[in-house]
Amino acid sequence: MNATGHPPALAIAGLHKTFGDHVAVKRAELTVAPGSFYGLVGPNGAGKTTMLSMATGLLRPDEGRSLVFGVDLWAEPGKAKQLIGVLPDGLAMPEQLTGRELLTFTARLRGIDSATATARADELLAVMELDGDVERTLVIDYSTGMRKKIGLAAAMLHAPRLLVLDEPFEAIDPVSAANLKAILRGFVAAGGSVVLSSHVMALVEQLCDTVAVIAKGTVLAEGPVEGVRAGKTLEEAFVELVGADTAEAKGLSWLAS
Ligand SMILES: Nc1ncnc2c1ncn2[C@@H]1O[C@H](COP(=O)(O)OP(=O)(O)OP(=O)(O)O)[C@@H](O)[C@H]1O
Repeated sequence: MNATGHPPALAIAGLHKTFGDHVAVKRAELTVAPGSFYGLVGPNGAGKTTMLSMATGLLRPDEGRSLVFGVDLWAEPGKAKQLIGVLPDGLAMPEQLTGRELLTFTARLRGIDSATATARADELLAVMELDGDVERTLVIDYSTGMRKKIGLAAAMLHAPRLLVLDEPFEAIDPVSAANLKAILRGFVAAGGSVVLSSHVMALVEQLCDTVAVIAKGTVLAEGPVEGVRAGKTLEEAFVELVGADTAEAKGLSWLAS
């Protein structure tokens, strides 16, 4: 609970996952305040997808809990999943449907009545620029960016209070990205909460109020972006925290010789 008595939008409590003898996420603790725009950053293989998958019910944790507005997701998945919209990494979708059919199908699964589903699908397709001529295109023929956008539309269809988005801006063109940023900002301004993972520090700096840095499955820092940056750019702070050798330091001496 926070000072106003509201539970966090998402509380990750001791989530832990090993693959064989490799610890992918190590007893992670994260708290996403309601109404916050939260960025999860970390190098390749840091454990971001594993963490978000466990937090949203896609991957069973070895240990720990994920609480969505106080509801234990693994104990009460039906109740918790009403509250969240998820854009997973590498989302598998019914390929032989158009975008509209995919949204209608998702709406049926979610128990949304057909008038509401049609109205929301119209709006979402327009906002994601997947309407007009594109409406005849099957998902199998979508580009990577278009797939992200229809996945996001499907995640928003049931009007969730929390969106958990794994790399939502990957492969999205700048115009669509600007559109998407505006949608997500609007969602947060209206009281929604967003958690997104990204490799793009400038994007996280621009959009998010709170950030967590993870590397090798361990949470290295969490807090307001200003605090984690500590007077530096987020990229500088990130490189310092993660302790990465720069490409320059490592050299590739044979390359230019
Ligand atoms: N199904 C799996 N089986 C075995 N190892 C896995 C599996 N999924 C993830 N891993 C390992 O767990 C670690 C964390 O992977 P994860 O995909 O969560 O990282 P990430 O931070 O999302 O990376 P990226 O930014 O590259 O997408 C990696 O070392 C990865 O190889």
